[in-house]
Amino acid sequence: MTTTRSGPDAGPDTGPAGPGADPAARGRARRTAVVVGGGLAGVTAALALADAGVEVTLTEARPRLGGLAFSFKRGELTVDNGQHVFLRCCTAYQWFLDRIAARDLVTLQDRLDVPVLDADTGRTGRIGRVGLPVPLHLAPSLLRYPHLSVAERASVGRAALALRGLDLDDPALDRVDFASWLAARGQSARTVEALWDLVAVATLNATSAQSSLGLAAKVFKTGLLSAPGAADIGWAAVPLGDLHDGRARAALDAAGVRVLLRSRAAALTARPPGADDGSGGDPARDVAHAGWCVNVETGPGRGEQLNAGTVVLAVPQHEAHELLPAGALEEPEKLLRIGTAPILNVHVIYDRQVLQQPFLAAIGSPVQWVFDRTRSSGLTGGGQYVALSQSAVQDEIDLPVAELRRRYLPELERVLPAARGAAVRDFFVTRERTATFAPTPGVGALRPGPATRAPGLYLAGAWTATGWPATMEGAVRSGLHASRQALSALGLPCEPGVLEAA
Ligand SMILES: Cc1cc2nc3c(=O)[nH]c(=O)nc-3n(C[C@H](O)[C@H](O)[C@H](O)COP(=O)(O)OP(=O)(O)OC[C@H]3O[C@@H](n4cnc5c(N)ncnc54)[C@H](O)[C@@H]3O)c2cc1C
Repeated sequence: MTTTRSGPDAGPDTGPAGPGADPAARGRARRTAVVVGGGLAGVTAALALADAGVEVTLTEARPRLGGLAFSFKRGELTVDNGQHVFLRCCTAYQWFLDRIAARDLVTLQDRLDVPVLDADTGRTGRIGRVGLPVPLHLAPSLLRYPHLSVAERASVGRAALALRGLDLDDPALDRVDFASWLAARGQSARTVEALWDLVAVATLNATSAQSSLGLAAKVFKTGLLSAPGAADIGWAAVPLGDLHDGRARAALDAAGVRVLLRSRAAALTARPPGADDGSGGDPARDVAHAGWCVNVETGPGRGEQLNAGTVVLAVPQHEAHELLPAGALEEPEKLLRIGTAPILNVHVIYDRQVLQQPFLAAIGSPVQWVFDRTRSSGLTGGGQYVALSQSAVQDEIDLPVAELRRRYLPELERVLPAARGAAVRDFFVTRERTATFAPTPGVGALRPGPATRAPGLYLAGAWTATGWPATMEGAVRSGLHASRQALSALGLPCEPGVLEAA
């Protein structure tokens, strides 16, 4: 791909897709791609396109890859912006881990096992599976679950079977909220708190009342009711940045992808073969057979112009709306109606071990999920580093650190009795105000697919129509979907493994 510079170093525009380019050169131009955004969606799309022989440039605004799943240094510690987990049913994300040669950096449970502590009673129950076919694999754990009465456990079983019968392709599921559906199936407030929301809040970043039935059904059907091992939990054994930045960068380099960091795409314009004829016609028709020009800000007063036949916009929905040329989507304003939801992580370094297992979930407390981050963060000198992952915390995301400290340290002492006599060496929080798209009823009708009306222009990102909530799995799938469409339009084959993962 030919790139041109603008700003102080400006040189002549020699892009092969430009006016006057001969047809052969234009054909080659269609095999060049710019991917905007270096989150999991963008990295995936870049790798899949490069693997098929396309010459790819990936441009990322920040100084690192990984998007919303990243790490940073705090003294000797390497801190994740937020605890991330995946499930065994996340096949596309695991394809991604293999593709970036990072499988050795994650841990995946042999069998689902989630300790669930009730902070009010001090009792711990477990959600786990046994070696029986679906749905019996969960039955023993449900029968023994101490946080529900016998009648509530039976009602959960009935609701789970009803959930299993839902058709995920039915658009009506998107218009209903999950809590109403649960209530209509006799689920008490206690079953919602102790079971349904325990899973929904962590996976959807929303309570059942805030979630569309469609996305909730996707999570429960795929994770708990599709295959016995589907919900086995995996997590990075190292900082997230080692995977999504370090290994991803190495894979992109090896695939020949040109990676531009600190390079924000500021504008995207079509390069019609006949150039500007001033006809002012239908924009979607005007961009037919065009190449694309992406203007990238590479520093103060500096820029670069990237020309390519294919562009994948793998940026959040609001940024995509800003960059999309007129006519590329029928109703671009829908993107602005896709809401966002926050996730807060509370990080506490104790002078001793307070959590005996890799993680636990809590009910009867504002504490949601607690993870041991000691080894993966590089903490030395004894002590333990725990991170609380607090999802759907719209009312807490902007609270001052001192307030969060007053709220969470006593709660941690309730949840982790060993913390009662322990000294707190460090306490800090990480806030992601737009961690995920909000999975509210109706959101399914707002999420666009990977193709746009403009030839050669595709969308990717966890917020696009993957059928999944905002997850690493959804992000990777979106990158695979976008690259598959792009390759098909270019007449290039897509690697079979990639198709299966998508
Ligand atoms: C705290 C937290 C916890 C989470 N927990 C989980 C979990 O446990 N499991 C799970 O599966 N998922 C989890 N998620 C969600 C998951 O991280 C995201 O769904 C996924 O990473 C989104 O990837 P993406 O590529 O779609 O988007 P992003 O990660 O948002 O990537 C978009 C990229 O585009 C870049 N960009 C934006 N504008 C421009 C521009 N103009 N030019 C160039 N680049 C631009 C951004 O800098 C960013 O790097 C969590 C998210 C957060 C924040």
